[in-house]
Amino acid sequence: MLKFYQGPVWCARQREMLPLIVRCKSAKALTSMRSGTATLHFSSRAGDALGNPKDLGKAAAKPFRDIPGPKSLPLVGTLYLYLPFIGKYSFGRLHHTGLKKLREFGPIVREELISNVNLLLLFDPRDIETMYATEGRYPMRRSHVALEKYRLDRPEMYNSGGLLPTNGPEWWKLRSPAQKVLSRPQSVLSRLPVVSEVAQDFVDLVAILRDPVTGFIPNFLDLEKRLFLELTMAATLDVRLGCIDKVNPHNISEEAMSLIKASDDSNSTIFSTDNGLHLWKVFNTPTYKKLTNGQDTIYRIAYKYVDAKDNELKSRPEDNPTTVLEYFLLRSGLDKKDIISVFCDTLLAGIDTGSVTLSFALYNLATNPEKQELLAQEARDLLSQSDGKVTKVVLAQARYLKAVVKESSRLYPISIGVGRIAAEETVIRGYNIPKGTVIVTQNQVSCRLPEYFENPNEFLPERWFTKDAINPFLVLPFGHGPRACIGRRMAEQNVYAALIMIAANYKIGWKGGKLDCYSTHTNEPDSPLDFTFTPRD
Ligand code: HEM
Repeated sequence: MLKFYQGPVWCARQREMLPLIVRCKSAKALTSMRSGTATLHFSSRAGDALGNPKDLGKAAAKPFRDIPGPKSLPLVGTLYLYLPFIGKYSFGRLHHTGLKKLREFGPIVREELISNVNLLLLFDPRDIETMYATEGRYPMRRSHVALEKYRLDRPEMYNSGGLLPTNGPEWWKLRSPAQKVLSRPQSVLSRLPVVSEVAQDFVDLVAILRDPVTGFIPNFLDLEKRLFLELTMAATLDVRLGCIDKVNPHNISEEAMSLIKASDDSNSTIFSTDNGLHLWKVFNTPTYKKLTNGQDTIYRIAYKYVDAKDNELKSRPEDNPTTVLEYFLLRSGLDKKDIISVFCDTLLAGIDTGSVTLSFALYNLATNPEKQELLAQEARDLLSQSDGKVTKVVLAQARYLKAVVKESSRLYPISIGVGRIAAEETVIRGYNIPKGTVIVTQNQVSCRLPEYFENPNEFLPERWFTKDAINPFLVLPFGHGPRACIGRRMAEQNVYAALIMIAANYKIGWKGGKLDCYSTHTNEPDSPLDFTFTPRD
């Protein structure tokens, strides 16, 4: 999958065409930017006017404080701008907020969110590339800080804070062996037969749950969460949990229910514990308790299945691993505590992300019926040659399917962008960026700008087949570089399998209004999923 990320291969034409967003202070430019349709007038000459950031030495670069941004007040910083009803910005709509800031201040924005806590927002893919180029061997992210405390307080269960919150060499100690297993094609592909089985069960369940007249399924997002829990457990912990049970379609096991709740509870605490006052460091706040309860459940269940497999392997005469879990236990070199910690993160990271990605892909297909037909045709052709199963060959040939998912991730990514902490003092776009600055890329905003995509708000999977090069630092749903999503291979396999099966079996309809994202720990649909499913045969 690294093919999308092979670095910046600019041709001269691209350099001319790609905008360099500068001089936003001019009223004229602002007006055209506000219109939202006007092309921003940038050229390599405009770039010269600012100076190529990469050519500037640190000495010649402008100070950090000169970066434009919203006015910060003593103590409260810019938080006053996010007040409900009266504030012009919103934490719940980071993409709209980001677009407003781009229009007001230009492609690089400094924001003092609270006194002395500086955020740097980057919109231009070339600046995002510069950020990645300077992230170093151990890219740092500041997230899941309460989760880190939970784990460090329990040395009998965990060796470290785990993959999500840990930074520095300690993160790499865990990441390096874990990614050898999780990005290994054979180990992930070894689970494809069971993933295909789950996807088949899901389309059978849709047949049972859909209203026979309207085709509507209420609470579809909950059903998707059941699907992705089942997929994640089957793909990582070698267990079919029974979340997609055709015999008992409305009920799921107590264990499955508690896992979904635990993942929801844990994830719902991340945003508020990462931001704002860290009272949870001192008091057992209700939010921290919620995280603790969720994590206790996830740990207990991950432990149970890792331990069971460990015992099974001990009694097996041969030691040739075939599944992801077996590779972890027999080949990764990680001890059991670390393996359990990786699977706990997997349960935290694999359910909502998959459900949301599938939701928006289905929405885009339902609202673009001609594109849906193209996918259905590809899906039916390929599955007819594989006895209805999703196989390695099917996925290798499913070109339109991949373009659909990629295009859907452009329009509705899982998050606004990625966060990094500047590992060293650096220069971005002609400004000195101090070490330790928190940088948040704004890919979601840039991915809808006409400067980078023709008809940016249209769902056009075909754009990924044209020769027109698209800057590889724009669409990054899994991040980029050494700290990118470790579960990407597995996540894509799960989403592709589910989507190809649904597209082959159902005509997907949409009876809701326009769907947008709401920003929480991930982006999520901002209204109920009003899909209808009509059998194709
Ligand atoms: C469509 C589904 C998914 C999307 C869009 C997604 C996206 C992401 C993104 C954007 C990051 C941050 C990358 C960065 O900072 O550069 C990330 C990190 C991570 N993801 Fe995923 N993810 C998905 C599914 C999964 C799955 C299925 C797993 C588990 C197998 C997983 C495990 C993780 C972990 C453990 C990290 C932290 C990695 C680290 O910090 O070293 N993700 N993911």
